[in-house]
Amino acid sequence: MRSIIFYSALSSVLSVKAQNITQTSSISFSATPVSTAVPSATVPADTPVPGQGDYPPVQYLCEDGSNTTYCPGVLLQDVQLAGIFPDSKTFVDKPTNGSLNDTLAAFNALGSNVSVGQVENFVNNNFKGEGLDLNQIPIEGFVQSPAILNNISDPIYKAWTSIVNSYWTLLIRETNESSICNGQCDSSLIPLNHTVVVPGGRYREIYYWDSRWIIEGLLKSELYSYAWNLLQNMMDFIDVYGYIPNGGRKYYVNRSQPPMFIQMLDAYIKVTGNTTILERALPLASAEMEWWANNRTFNYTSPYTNRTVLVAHYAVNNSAPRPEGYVEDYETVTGASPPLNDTEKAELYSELATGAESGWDYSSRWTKQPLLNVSDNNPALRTLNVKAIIPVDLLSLLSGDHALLADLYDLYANSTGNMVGSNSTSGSNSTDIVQNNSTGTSSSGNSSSPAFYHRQQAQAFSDAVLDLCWDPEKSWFYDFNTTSNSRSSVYSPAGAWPLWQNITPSELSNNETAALAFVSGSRFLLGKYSGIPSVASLLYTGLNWDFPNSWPPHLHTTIKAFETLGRLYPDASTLNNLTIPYSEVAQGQLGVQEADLQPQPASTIGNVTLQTQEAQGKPWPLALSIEYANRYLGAAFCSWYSTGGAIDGLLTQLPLSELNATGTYTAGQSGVMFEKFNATDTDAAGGGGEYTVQVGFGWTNGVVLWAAGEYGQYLPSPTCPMIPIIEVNGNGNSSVYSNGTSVEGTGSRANGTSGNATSSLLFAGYRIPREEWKRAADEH
Ligand SMILES: OC[C@H]1O[C@H](O[C@H]2O[C@H](CO)[C@@H](O)[C@H](O)[C@H]2O)[C@H](O)[C@@H](O)[C@@H]1O
Repeated sequence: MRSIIFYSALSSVLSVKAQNITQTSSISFSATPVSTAVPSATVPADTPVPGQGDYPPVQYLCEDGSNTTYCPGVLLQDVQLAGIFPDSKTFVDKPTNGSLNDTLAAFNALGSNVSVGQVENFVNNNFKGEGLDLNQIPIEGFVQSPAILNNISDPIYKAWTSIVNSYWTLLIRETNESSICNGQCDSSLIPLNHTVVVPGGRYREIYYWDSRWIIEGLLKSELYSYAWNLLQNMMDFIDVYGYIPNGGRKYYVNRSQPPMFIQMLDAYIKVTGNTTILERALPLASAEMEWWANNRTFNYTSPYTNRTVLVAHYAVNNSAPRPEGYVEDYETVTGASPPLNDTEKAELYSELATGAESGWDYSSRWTKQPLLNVSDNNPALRTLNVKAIIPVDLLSLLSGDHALLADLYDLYANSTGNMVGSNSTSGSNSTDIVQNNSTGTSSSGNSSSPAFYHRQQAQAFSDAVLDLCWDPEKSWFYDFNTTSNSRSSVYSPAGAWPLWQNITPSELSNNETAALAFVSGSRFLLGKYSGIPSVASLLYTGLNWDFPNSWPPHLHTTIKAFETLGRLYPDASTLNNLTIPYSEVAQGQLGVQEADLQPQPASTIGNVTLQTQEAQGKPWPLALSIEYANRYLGAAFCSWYSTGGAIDGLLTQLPLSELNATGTYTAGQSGVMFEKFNATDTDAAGGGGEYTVQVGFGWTNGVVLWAAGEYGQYLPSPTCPMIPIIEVNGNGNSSVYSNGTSVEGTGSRANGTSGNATSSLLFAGYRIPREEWKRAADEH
């Protein structure tokens, strides 16, 4: 069952708002200093670079003969395997100093059997700093006090959200033409015509699915022109490539990411009411869907119903290391024992790139044996099986995309009197012609109309989700594994995406008990872990998209699923206990026995209550949304505060001793926004995977603004498990502790009585350092 979306009334109200960007104020701008990595050998300079003579085949993205510096080949491999940068992405983001020909000539002059020292000099002499091909630029039309702030009751959250609102200034970029010598130097950057908003850290360029949550935040910040620009960039991508690449670098053009363009377009139009974008967007959105249809979908016979259903998977044609993860992929593939033959190597490289296309790089969802070694990703990665998985989130998204696109075609027809003409069943090209429809009415009943076609596609994917992915006994949605011809048992927040996209099994639509069974795992996790409960999975593998990492997109999509249940059950009951024990979770839903769950270290809970007062007495879908929003904002806030954040007149920066105690603070920081969090520790960032945790961060900020905007009226003051919250008192010059968790030896902070800001007594319970925690978890 799918809810119909009515745009017209909304658009007339909101078109006024969209224009209303006059209440703006300027914001001071000084570009964040760019620190670029200097090559530094970790072995004696005369050590030969490993792997020479064993190079991967030329990839199709480089087939035009452009033996560029970022394409897999001799130069790239020799530089990457020289090991002169700790992060493989650094080198491929460096523009050259001179022309490509000069750079290649300098490299060729090194001759054969190059040494690490030679490579170090070559890079030093021929390349600029990574990311210099983009410029940070001042924000225009900044809105100091967007309306969402009025929704937030708690003064600390309100002031902090206002700070997060200003962080867009750190993430706005445009192409730096001079650093790429107006196209004469070599650079992996895909120059774009419009400003971009980047995730941050090593992610210096635009990212496809990240932009979904960045736009959500930009809209809450009333920065409509930046949302418009992101959409224009996405459309330019489709124009040029026929699809949207993983990110804005040429080394990403062999793959896409979860298809979010139509979702972003829809969000933009719902908020701004500006439908003028549709004229360009509709044919391009159709083209994108066509690309997925032609390249990533197939028919599959369901073992459950014997019906043939339309399904999709991630699948990347690639037989070389990912340029931005070269060392990691090379080691994964060449370190296999027994050694892989060329066909097996190519297949594993393809699997690695495919994992990156999924956005979940990497996860137990995609591996045959996820638990081989939690401190070394490679053994599990060698069992990657991504292409054989039909991901429940991808199917749901494609269904939702087609459904929204059909609605957008109707909206366009109604708003202009035009009908975008017959598209397309699979195989047609994307250049739809705008035809006049004299009635200006919905085209959905017309079987040759695009809206009709897209509704059919939406239904087909939705049918597949319900057939292959829905498990009525476990009351959750799972990936489908074509290798075993059965549903996967890995519980993950991807299973909430069908409800997010309004795909509702009949069991859930008129039976509140069944709906409660669906959220039973969510309720249990809310009580079990102190951090954000929409954790990537329950398997602790050391991979980036597994326990204990909780990612901002999943907080948003899980709450959206709760909101769908709220619409299905407008009179939902209130529950005395929102959290439940494992024994009350729908049998088998979590895919692991209680004893196999990772523990919640008591030391990282403090005495923070796991349920808020504010959620009590509310219908359960709303109560769950409040709890999840509260956990998310708590984690984003506490990790920001524990890395040096302060709020003028409200919140004092923690003393240095305390900042150092959290283990995430780097000298000089003044509060950072992490890309991911730790489900067991509200103060901490996530970890694991192939790169160190990044800060910035586009989707984190977007989801903060969204969650604060939607649920801010229900949020209690923040409490951070292992750190005090030091508020500036009425005099403005001394501090009191309030709201904080009580720390042994005080017991006074919870009621706001004064304490000593620097007393070490207050900080008796330092967190267990992550490494120790890992060991404890291993032993468990
Ligand atoms: O370099 C490793 C991988 O980095 C990216 O993936 C991660 O960051 C992205 C940007 O925030 C995010 O979209 C993705 O979900 C993360 O796993 C990149 O997208 C990968 O292609 C790349 O190999």
